[in-house]
Amino acid sequence: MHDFWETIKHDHWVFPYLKKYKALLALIIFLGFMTFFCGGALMFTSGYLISRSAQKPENILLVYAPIVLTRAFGIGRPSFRYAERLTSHNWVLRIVSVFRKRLYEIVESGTKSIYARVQTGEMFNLMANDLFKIENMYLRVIFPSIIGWLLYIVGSIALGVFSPIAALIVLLVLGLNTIVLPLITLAIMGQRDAQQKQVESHIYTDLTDSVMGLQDWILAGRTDELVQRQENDFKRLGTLQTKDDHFDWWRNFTSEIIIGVVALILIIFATITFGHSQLGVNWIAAFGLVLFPITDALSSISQGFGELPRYTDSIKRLNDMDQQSQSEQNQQLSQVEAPIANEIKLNAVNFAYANSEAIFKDLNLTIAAGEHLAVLGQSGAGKSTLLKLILGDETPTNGNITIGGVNVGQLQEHRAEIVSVLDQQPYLFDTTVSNNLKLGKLHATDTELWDVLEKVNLKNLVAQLPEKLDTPMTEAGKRFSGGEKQRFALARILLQDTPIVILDEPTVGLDPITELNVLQTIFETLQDKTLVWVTHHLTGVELVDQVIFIEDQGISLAGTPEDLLNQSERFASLLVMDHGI
Ligand SMILES: Nc1ncnc2c1ncn2[C@@H]1O[C@H](COP(=O)(O)OP(=O)(O)OP(=O)(O)O)[C@@H](O)[C@H]1O
Repeated sequence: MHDFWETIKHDHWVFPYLKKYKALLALIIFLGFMTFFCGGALMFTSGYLISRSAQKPENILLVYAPIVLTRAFGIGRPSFRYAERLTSHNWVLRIVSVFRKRLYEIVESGTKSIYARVQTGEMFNLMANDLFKIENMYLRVIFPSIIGWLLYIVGSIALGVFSPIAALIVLLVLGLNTIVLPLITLAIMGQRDAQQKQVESHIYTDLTDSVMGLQDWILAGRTDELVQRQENDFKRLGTLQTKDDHFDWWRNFTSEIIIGVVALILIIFATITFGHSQLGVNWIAAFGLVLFPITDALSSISQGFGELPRYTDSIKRLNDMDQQSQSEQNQQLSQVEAPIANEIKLNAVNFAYANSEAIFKDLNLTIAAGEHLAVLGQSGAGKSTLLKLILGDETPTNGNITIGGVNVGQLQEHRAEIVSVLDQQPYLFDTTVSNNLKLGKLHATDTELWDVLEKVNLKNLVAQLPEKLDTPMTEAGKRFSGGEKQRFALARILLQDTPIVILDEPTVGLDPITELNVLQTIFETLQDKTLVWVTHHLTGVELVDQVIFIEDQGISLAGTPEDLLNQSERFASLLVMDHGI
């Protein structure tokens, strides 16, 4: 519970949007309240109507008003429900779309600590999950709870008009359902959730270790033991989930008993208050039935509270990430006025990760404006480190790196205008094609979008989609192939229009023909940009102006592809090997 309040207190992701869209929020609560109010009122008037119609009717007009009211509430309930669903989803989608944009900006700003831990694509995936949970938190917990509490208070006050004592008793008994049960649920589920996470994390670690060392297990003839270990872990998880299910069952059972008790109280109250007159008895059925349609609203409070611990983690993660990003940005010392991004220069750069051997010693490299450079080297040689240094994610231990004569550290505020990155896992959001592209340029027109799509050879594909630019992409762009995803990411980069583009093995995992096609498109469309392309092999290397090999803490080989082919046996043999000839 304490954890939950701490997270909410320090939340600067979700909370500001509660304020920003407060009118819409009030409308959602009102519509939700009216849905259940109409449900209760429908049962109330129909209870009265049925009971009254069973008596000898002197005049049809005596039941006319309840007939009209029954119809009105009957129509009102689904109408309010529909309006409430539309409004609440609209609200949630609005804030989630702002979150997505903000996340994209954080990742694009290249926060060092984030890149150090996870890859961009993985992080987007993680965040997509978190955003989904936040979306659910509002739709499944916050809105239903507020509506449930409102009904609880307004219902008790309405009863208080007839009998303050009955109202007080109902208030106390229903309080068990709306306050005590949710708090107990939160406390228990908070603990269970922590235990579950522990077991899950143990399972992941164990499973990864087992898979990595699978061969050893088989050679040692201990496969049964391996399977047994996994089974035990899953059994523990299963036991915890069964406990959750039991708790849910008991909680729902208790909640229904409480509702039953309140219904009884209402019937007793109505009998005492109205039972003595012939007309008054009709109110007994009305009071007896009024409670049932609102039971859902009341019991969803504790259900929602049970899910809260899961959502709290997501909010915490988003806030943590934003804070890291902010503090890293604040650490940038002086900022330059406008980016003058041209030549990239590394002057006598030395670099080593903490407590590790040097990756670069006295590295000098100049990448002229508009030059296309391929960076090759064995795994672990330092290619990615070189990119991190150019991007300003890592700082040289000695020497300096400048872009257009300005130290990269000072350019960070304008980084998104100077450098864009096309990496191995471009991320496509679960929104339309158009919105995905506009992440590169927020106010791009449709003509601009079609223009870049044509450049990256996606125009025909998008033109054939059911809603063209407005066709939704599933989360992470699952409906598109690897090559198409890279082309979409490239289109985004074309819209972003930065003078420097970093290509971090963008074609890894593609088949050789698609790889060459994608590379050709990349180099054609980014012709006038400065390109720094890290690659593991030589497919497409003839497309660049310069090639360097990173080796032994520096550059071991450099030159144009033609020169290297003629002068370096090693390069020539690598090229032959790579092309399979
Ligand atoms: N954050 C880090 N902290 C400590 N060491 C690191 C870190 N990142 C990379 N290294 C180490 O620095 C060396 C160079 O890594 P780098 O990722 O730059 O190599 P690479 O040439 O890009 O390799 P690959 O082709 O396999 O991606 C490796 O030995 C790696 O283990």
